[in-house]
Amino acid sequence: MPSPRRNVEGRPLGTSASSSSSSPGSPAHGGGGGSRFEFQSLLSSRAPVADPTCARLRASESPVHRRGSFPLTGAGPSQAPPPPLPEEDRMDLNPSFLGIALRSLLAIDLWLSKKLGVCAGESSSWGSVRPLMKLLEISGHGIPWLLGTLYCLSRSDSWAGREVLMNLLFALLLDVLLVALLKGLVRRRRPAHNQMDMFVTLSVDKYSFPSGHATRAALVSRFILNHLVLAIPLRVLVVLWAFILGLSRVMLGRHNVTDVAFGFFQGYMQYSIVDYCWLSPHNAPVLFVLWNQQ
Ligand SMILES: CC(C)=CCC/C(C)=C/CC/C(C)=C/COP(=O)(O)O
Repeated sequence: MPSPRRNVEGRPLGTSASSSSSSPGSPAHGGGGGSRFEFQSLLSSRAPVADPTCARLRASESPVHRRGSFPLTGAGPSQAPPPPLPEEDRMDLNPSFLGIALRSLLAIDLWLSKKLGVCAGESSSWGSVRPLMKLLEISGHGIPWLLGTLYCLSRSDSWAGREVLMNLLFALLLDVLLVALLKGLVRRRRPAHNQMDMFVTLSVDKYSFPSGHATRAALVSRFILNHLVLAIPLRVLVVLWAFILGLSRVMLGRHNVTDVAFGFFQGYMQYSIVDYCWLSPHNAPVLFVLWNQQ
């Protein structure tokens, strides 16, 4: 039987406050004890379900959904135990510590990203630095890295060099694939203050989580530090490049801080995958022989 519509206190529409108290029972079944159930649903969520439809209706009438109302009248020891709320409503009523922490982190993230987005437009406070930031953006873009690696591969005349470059190519392709996959899954929009004027993008690049530039910066810099013999100042420069590239993503307004932070983490882990699956003439002879025939 369809449940009657109710006013904000949980009473069926068309009944007065006094008439509701005279008919005990489930509010979903037209009784006037709606407030009793609303209160009990907060205290007990593990009692057996009598009628899931009723439980859902009570949940939608609960104080969480009617903020500001928390009536306590009508509860008595002889009343039947209330049915449990659906899982999602219970989470609403008892927000977990993790939920609060995540929401706070998100709020801080948005606030900080907006504050740091000082080059988001020409008229922004650091708008004059924007061209420099966009140059940095190209230095971490996938296309120059992929083309550069292919070019070096074609020029390489040593097996050792070819092996390293082949793995760098594999790392870059894996990065493009994983970032696209995650962006498509998470679908977090870029910050509202971002101008979508990036150099060559894929369709998933309308999304911002994680930052592809940050993953590439972390991946490539870890790769270089592990496979190139460089003097200390150059090693420092590589790390600085990665860090500034990540920061520039937020300053340009392209990303929120968490997109970049996670991007760094993802890129770092991606290198571990590449290292674990390291391609060599021993485990992937076909690749190397094929390349040699080019
Ligand atoms: C092999 C293949 C499909 C390469 C595509 C390379 C390409 C167009 C990468 C996109 C690079 C890009 C614009 C990433 C976005 O970086 P965010 O830091 O803005 O996420």
